[in-house]
Amino acid sequence: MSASIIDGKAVAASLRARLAERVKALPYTPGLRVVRVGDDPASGVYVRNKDRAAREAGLDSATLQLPEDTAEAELLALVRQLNDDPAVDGILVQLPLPRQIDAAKVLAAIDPAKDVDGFHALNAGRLATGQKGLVPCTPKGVMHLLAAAGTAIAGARAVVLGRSNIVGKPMAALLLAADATVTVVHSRTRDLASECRRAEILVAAVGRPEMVKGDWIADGATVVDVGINRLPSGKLVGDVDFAAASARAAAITPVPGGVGPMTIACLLENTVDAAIARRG
Ligand SMILES: Nc1nc(=O)c2c([nH]1)NC[C@@H]1CN(c3ccc(C(=O)N[C@@H](CCC(=O)O)C(=O)O)cc3)C=[N+]21
Ligand SMILES: [Mg+2]
Repeated sequence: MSASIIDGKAVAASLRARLAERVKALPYTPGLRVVRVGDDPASGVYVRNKDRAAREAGLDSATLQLPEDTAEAELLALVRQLNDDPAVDGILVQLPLPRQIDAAKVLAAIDPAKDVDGFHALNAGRLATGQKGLVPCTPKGVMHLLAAAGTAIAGARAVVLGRSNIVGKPMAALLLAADATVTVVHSRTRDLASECRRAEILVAAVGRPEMVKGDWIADGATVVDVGINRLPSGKLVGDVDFAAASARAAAITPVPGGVGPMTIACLLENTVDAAIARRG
């Protein structure tokens, strides 16, 4: 078998086009502020792509760049200022943050109504308990991709590889809410390969280049690769050995052009949703 490729770039473009229509119909312009402290390379491409996408969707978007040696108190003061600014609907503080700043403290300071990353404990708790709230962009984007691929979720065996607060845990919660039978596996799991081989839906989110081998994939599985890893050669690869996995999967996301563009589209979606929730 040769898998069909789930085109995240195309699905994201159509989501952004729908958002642009929703924004056009609003009597105000939703505002997004991204705060970046220092210049971690993982967030560079993201910031550039996001700014362009946000403007194209008609949002008022800006990136606030702070120096690497910014004190925690300064960042907290900026977050409070954005919380209090009525023109700002969405606040995203880029992770990772430099060592002198406690990221948990910063995330806790963001107004949950403006928390477009969905990383605040209140939004995480809402997701875990089935209440409405802002949902983390990457797992939300994965759900859009599964829908676009026509993958049946209810009753399916889903395996999430990775247990981070930003992808693995919310991904498991969303799949569970959609009635999948969810298993979360991680670095301490015994026999990762056979756990993954049971998956009808496999979501890989560990950040280890090509760790998932072809023979970890069940015939006919849908494989979603969240990893975006840059090799020393400069080449971008996912967490999955794409060529080998494609020979067994029914459908698979590529890297680049898979989950990444969806993360950005869902950030815009969350910003519009947050604006409407706040302003009507
Ligand atoms: N608070 C916070 N929220 C985040 O969501 C967040 C963050 N911090 N810090 C950095 C990571 C990274 N991230 C990416 C999102 C999209 C692409 C993306 O669109 N990638 C494209 C292009 C990749 C390329 O060409 O380099 C693709 O996969 O096709 C990349 C990276 C969000 N992050
Ligand atoms: Mg992990």
